[in-house]
Amino acid sequence: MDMLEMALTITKNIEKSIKPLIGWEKSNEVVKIGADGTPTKRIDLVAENTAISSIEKFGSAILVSEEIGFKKIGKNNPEYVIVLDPVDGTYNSLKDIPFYSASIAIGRLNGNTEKPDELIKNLKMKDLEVGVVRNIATGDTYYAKRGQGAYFLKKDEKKAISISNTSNLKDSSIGLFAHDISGETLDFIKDRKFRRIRLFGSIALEMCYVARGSLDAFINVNETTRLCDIAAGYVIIKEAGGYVTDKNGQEINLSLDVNSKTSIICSNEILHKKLVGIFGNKWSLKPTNIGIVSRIDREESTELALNVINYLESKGIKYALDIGTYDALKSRLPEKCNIITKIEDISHVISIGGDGTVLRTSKMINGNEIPIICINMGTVGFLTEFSKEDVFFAIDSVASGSYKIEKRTKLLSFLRFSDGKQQILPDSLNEVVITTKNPAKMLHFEVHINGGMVEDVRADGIIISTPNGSTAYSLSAGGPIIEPTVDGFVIVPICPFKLSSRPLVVNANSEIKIKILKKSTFIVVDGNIEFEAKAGDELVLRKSESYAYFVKGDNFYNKLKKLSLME
Ligand SMILES: NC(=O)c1ccc[n+]([C@@H]2O[C@H](COP(=O)([O-])OP(=O)(O)OC[C@H]3O[C@@H](n4cnc5c(N)ncnc54)[C@H](O)[C@@H]3O)[C@@H](O)[C@H]2O)c1
Ligand SMILES: Nc1ncnc2c1ncn2[C@@H]1O[C@H](COP(=O)(O)OP(=O)(O)OP(=O)(O)O)[C@@H](O)[C@H]1O
Ligand SMILES: [Mg+2]
Ligand SMILES: [Mg+2]
Repeated sequence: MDMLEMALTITKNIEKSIKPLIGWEKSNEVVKIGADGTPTKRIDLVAENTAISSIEKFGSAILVSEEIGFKKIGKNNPEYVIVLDPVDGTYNSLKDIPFYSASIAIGRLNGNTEKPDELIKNLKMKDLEVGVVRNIATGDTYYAKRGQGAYFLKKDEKKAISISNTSNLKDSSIGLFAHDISGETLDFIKDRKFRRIRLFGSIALEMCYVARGSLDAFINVNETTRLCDIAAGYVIIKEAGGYVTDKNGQEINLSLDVNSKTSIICSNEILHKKLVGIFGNKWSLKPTNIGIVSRIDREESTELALNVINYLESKGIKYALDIGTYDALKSRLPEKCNIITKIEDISHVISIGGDGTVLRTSKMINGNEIPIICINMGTVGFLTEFSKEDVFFAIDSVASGSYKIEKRTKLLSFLRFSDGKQQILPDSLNEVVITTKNPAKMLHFEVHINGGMVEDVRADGIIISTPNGSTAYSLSAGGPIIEPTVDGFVIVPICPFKLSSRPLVVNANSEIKIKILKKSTFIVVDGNIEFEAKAGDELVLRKSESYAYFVKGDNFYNKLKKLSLME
């Protein structure tokens, strides 16, 4: 029998078998724990048994279903694999909320084997050719066959369906996932980046609403969306012209196992890209063009830089060098080596060296959302995420888009002079330091926070550090270690005269002002002297609008051990 006919018949039989159970309290009895680990209610089991007996009439198949898990049906060699959620939205069905469905997807099997699970071992969700989702309460049916479009069947009237063409998130209607909505989704809701959200309680049907344009998108950015819920909807949305990927914009490569899970973003091309940009690894959507910044005062670093260049060449990955690295390596480079001219054209930057190289790279990126792959070739390398042995693994992870990003808060600072003029300083990834120009003399300044005078300080200087810089100068000056994802800053006096002057941690949304009362000072940002300031000038600092992005490698607490290794 034709796969589509089979799927339509099975879903119709499920409807017939469970309609009489709606509203019957016994339907809600938990009869076992399903193969997917969630409780199976009587209604689920009746629906699944109906599907099994229908399939037996058609011939032999392998069934992958939410409740039973895996079952070979029929005596002969199975010709099809059937992925089934017998009732998607069981809760709705038991409460007679008319939004629950039978969801079924079918793919062809070839090759015969005694071990049926071998037959589907290498198959993925994308190998399924037919998808059918039937709203059991209303009989509305959505279906698609690969290459033949997507359709909506209502009381025998058939209509072709396609996704919406809404392009502005602000006008969009978004379907959300029911279970443990993630923190980033809650932020998305709080920031109201969309027009409306809808949450109906049957993913299979919600995906069909996207396919027919009633919803502009459906998202679940947790890795908890299950194969049986989305297999049919996946076929239907793709045939309706939609994009269905994981939250990073990568192909959903689920194997045909009830326990396979994924994040999911489905929508039209424009909104899909925007949603991946919000929730996922937007960089994996940008053409890869890797910048290379290397320490040039150590042969070991330049050697590694050349190996990285050869590796990128061998992989056909586009790259460009910062001018300093280019000049240092010129004689040993392939002739057509690009130099970084516009930082915006770069997708990621590999920094080869120590923390200073990372700081220099962050300054070069200058607030653009470009992740840094930090390779440690320095003395401490606290900011670095990968050892030189891991560099090719890190490059492969970036090229395949399978990596995590950590964003770090930066400090924005500017000088306000007594004549009212201002001087913006480069963003700081570590810290901003006001230090005396004359080591023998002490500075005198006031610390103001959010407009209030907090302390009158006499000291050699003062450090305002980010969490990222809390393990650097700030730590040496007696400041605390702050985990990089904490949203705060720390103010640390350097050798204060008053013993009561202590480090102070403030909320990252504070405005910090240091009023210089006496003598001339240097303003040092991330170890570079950026400006001079004198009595009467003020240094104002607040959280930068932009972040520094790091491709995640080593864990922060492992790195803390490096500090103790520095004894
Ligand atoms: N007494 C001190 O500890 C002191 C004095 C001046 C500057 N620094 C730090 O040096 C940084 C500039 O680094 P550089 O390599 O260009 O100068 P540098 O060559 O003088 O190195 C200073 C040391 O600080 C380490 N470092 C830098 N950032 C760090 C971080 N976030 N966590 C832990 N250690 C870190 C470096 O690896 C290096 O070992 C400044 O941002 C400042 O934090 C520290
Ligand atoms: N533990 C879970 N993990 C992932 N998805 C789930 C889980 N439980 C339910 N879902 C899915 O969330 C949606 C809403 O389900 P709901 O919270 O109403 O539970 P349910 O109706 O019992 O789900 P189901 O019928 O699939 O068991 C459905 O699409 C369902 O498949
Ligand atoms: Mg179910
Ligand atoms: Mg379900």
